[in-house]
Amino acid sequence: MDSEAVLLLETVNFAAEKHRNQRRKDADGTPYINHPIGVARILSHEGGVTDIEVLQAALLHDTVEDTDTTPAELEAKFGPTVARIVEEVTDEKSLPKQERKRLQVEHAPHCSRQAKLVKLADKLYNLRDLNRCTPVGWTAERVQEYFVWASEVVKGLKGTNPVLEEKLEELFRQRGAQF
Ligand SMILES: Nc1nc2c(ncn2[C@@H]2O[C@H](COP(=O)(O)OP(=O)(O)O)[C@@H](OP(=O)(O)OP(=O)(O)O)[C@H]2O)c(=O)[nH]1
Ligand SMILES: [Mn+2]
Repeated sequence: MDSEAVLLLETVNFAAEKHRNQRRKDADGTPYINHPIGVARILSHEGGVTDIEVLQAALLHDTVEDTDTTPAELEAKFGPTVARIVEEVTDEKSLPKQERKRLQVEHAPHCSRQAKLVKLADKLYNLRDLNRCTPVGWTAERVQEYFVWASEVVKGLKGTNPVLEEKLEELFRQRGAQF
């Protein structure tokens, strides 16, 4: 087996251990790890991305934001590039939610190309998930607001991956949320 396959298995295993007690917000309580795996899979299968560090960062992208994982831990285990991409896509959870959302719109255009790829796939997965089922406790208005906000973030990520951007644009069109 080639070394990149070994590295991806090491990475997905690390993410699965970190997210092991977390569930998605859907009524079924889908295991959270389905999300990072799906984000990495969108990048490889749909986006044609073969950059191993981007695929690793996709698998790890919510570990710092949502688990006890530190950037130093990621750097020691997976190297500085993967750790940096994950840091770029990590929200400061101590900030009020509205501020976090505003900062994503503001920061998106200044992210590295590698971080932009992860952000595009993360948004594409989450929007498809919203079309599949509404998270517990969310109103239709909150779902629509998420689409509008995501379209503002994605606007700042343009020129990165035409396939993923076109798929996102189509979802925004369906919701009347395109900019
Ligand atoms: N659509 C959907 N999202 C779910 C579900 N379960 C958990 N999530 C996560 O919820 C986040 C979006 O919900 P919000 O209320 O806007 O954000 P918050 O969790 O940070 O407060 C996403 O975080 P994120 O991946 O960090 O991305 P981002 O939205 O912060 O960019 C998404 O992954 C689910 O069942 N459906
Ligand atoms: Mn995510």
